[in-house]
Formats: sequence, C-alpha cells, structure tokens
Amino acid sequence: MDDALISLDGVEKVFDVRRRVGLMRREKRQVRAVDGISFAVARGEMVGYIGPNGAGKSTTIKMLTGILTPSGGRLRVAGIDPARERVRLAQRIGVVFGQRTTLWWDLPLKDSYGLMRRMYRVPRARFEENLERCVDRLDLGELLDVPVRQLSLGQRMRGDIAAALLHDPDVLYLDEPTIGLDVVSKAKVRGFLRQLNEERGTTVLLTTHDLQDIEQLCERVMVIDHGRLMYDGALGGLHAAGSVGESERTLVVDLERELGPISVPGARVVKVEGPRQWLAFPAGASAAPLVSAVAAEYPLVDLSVREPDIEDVIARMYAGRG
Ligand SMILES: Nc1ncnc2c1ncn2[C@@H]1O[C@H](COP(=O)(O)OP(=O)(O)OP(=O)(O)O)[C@@H](O)[C@H]1O
Repeated sequence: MDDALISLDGVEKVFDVRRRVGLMRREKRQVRAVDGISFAVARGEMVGYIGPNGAGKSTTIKMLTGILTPSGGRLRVAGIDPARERVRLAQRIGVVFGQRTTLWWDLPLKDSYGLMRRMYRVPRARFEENLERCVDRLDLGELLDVPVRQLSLGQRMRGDIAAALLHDPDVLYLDEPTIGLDVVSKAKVRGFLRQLNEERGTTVLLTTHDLQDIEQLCERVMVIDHGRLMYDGALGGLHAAGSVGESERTLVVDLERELGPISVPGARVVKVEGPRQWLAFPAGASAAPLVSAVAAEYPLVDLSVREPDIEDVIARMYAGRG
C-alpha cells in the first residue's frame, strides 16, 4: 500500500440531502455515495473505473482531486492528503472531464496554455517541451490560434488533454474522455493515452461508459456500484464464471440446411435463423466436445465460438448485485 501512488482505505462519502415533503416539511436523508472503498494504484498503472450511473465514480474522483472531503477513511495521492493540500496536489495531478472544459472559451488554445503555465508555475523550457510533444502527438498545430468555442468536440477534447499534461503530472484522471467523439477522434485519444502511459509512465485512472476505452487501454478494471467496489482485477477476469454468475460463451453453427433446434449435450440453442443456430454453453467449459457432437450428428458447414461480450458481462454483474 505504501508504494502506491493512489491509495484508499475504507473511504466513505456521505451527503446529507434535504427533500421537501408536502408544503412545510423537509425530510433529511443521507446518501452514501461512496461506502467504504479500498484500493491501491501503483505508479505507471492504467486502471479503468467503471460502474452504472450514480455508482459513486465522480464522487471518488472529486475526493482524489481534493474537491470533496471524505466523510471517513484514509486517502492519499502521491503521499498527499488531497483535501488538506489541494494546491500542492494540483502540481502532481491532471484532470480531464469529458463533459466540461478547463480551457478559456473565448481564448485561442495557445493563450489558455500560457495562462496554465503561469497558474502551475511550469518552468518555460519544460512547458515548451511538453507543449511541443502534445501538439505533435495530438495534432494540435493548426488549432493553436483558434478560440476554444470554435473547436469541434474532438478537437476540444484533445486540447483539454494537452492542458492537463503541461505541468507533467504523475497522475491523470480522465472522466469520460471519449464521450461524444467520432470513431477517428476516439482512436486518436486512445492512441495518445497509451503512448503517454508507456513512454512517460503516467498513472491513469479512467472513468468511462465506453467499454472499448477500457478494453483498449486498461489491463486492470475496478467496478463500483452503490458506492462499493464489486470487482478489482484483470479485465479478462470479469469473464470468469465465479465473479459474474453464469457467464456463457456461444457456439455459432452453420448447417447445410434449416433444421429445428438441434440437441447437443452441455449446450442449449438460444437462437435459430435459417440454417444458422446459436448455442450457449458455460464460459468455463471447453467447446471441443460440443463441436465434435455437432459434427457427428448434423450436416455442419461452418462454426465459430463467441466470447461473452464484455458489455453483457458487466450488465449482468450490475443486475445481479443491484
Ligand atoms: N453534491 C451531492 N449532494 C448530494 N448527493 C450527491 C452529490 N453528488 C453526488 N450525489 C449522489 O451520490 C451518488 C453517486 O454519485 P456520482 O456522481 O459519484 O455517481 P457516478 O458514478 O459518477 O455517476 P454517473 O455515471 O452518472 O456520472 C448518487 O446517488 C448521487 O445522486
């Protein structure tokens, strides 16, 4: 835990909310947005932090930046208690919120960067070097003189990511960095983040509803729901039967002709479309005996095995524990 760049130990955040009930009465209620979360992220890791709406992701990130003070537990980022030393922490972290910009709306991109250099007191040589790298890798050259309000969403997002990195942070928090972007912009942003992590060892905590972000960038994923950590481990492990109930794979079989649902021990037909049939079987089981059984009994033309879709797996996980 001690060499971790980010560490949380039993962290809680409780909000008091007042709700008007009828004309005069107000009811006080507590929302446990984060309900005793512990995890550690080592330097250089790139971790996905996912969960359904209202799970507590943003509240966690806000505590990690020092915007919110935890109601309980212990939290450290680069050895700093964020709520107590928010300004000192700001030198060590970069934050990108996909839905908001930290750039000045009316200023050309490069003027925003100049202001940030002064805010973060970045030495000029280091600033120039970081800016040059970001401009080159994020294709910002032609955009530096354009006011932020005239940028497309994808351009603005690239501008925001560069802004978060000009002071060389150890940790980058990304909240929905690819939201609303087209396929090309998403690929650019993901490619850049991968390179940043590989070359500079920047630690990244990524919150997203786009599971492709996670699949393409993170080896480790944490799943949060109702303020609690439900899963922390390898992305591949989410598929494992133990963690998600009855996760299944699918054998897709093309027959020579249309038949009624075929009968194969250890699998069940879940869909029939003309000569093609879909057979579900437990993710932990081998497909080989099923393939032999189908080939022995039926006029087989072709077949393939489909892994459970990560989105299905996670949807099932949310549903199972909700
Ligand atoms: N300032 C606040 N006051 C009261 N309740 C809050 C406050 N901020 C968040 N909450 C509540 O805490 C819970 C967690 O919210 P949070 O924004 O952390 O979720 P999230 O996982 O980021 O969701 P989303 O994916 O929708 O952004 C929700 O029930 C939310 O309504």
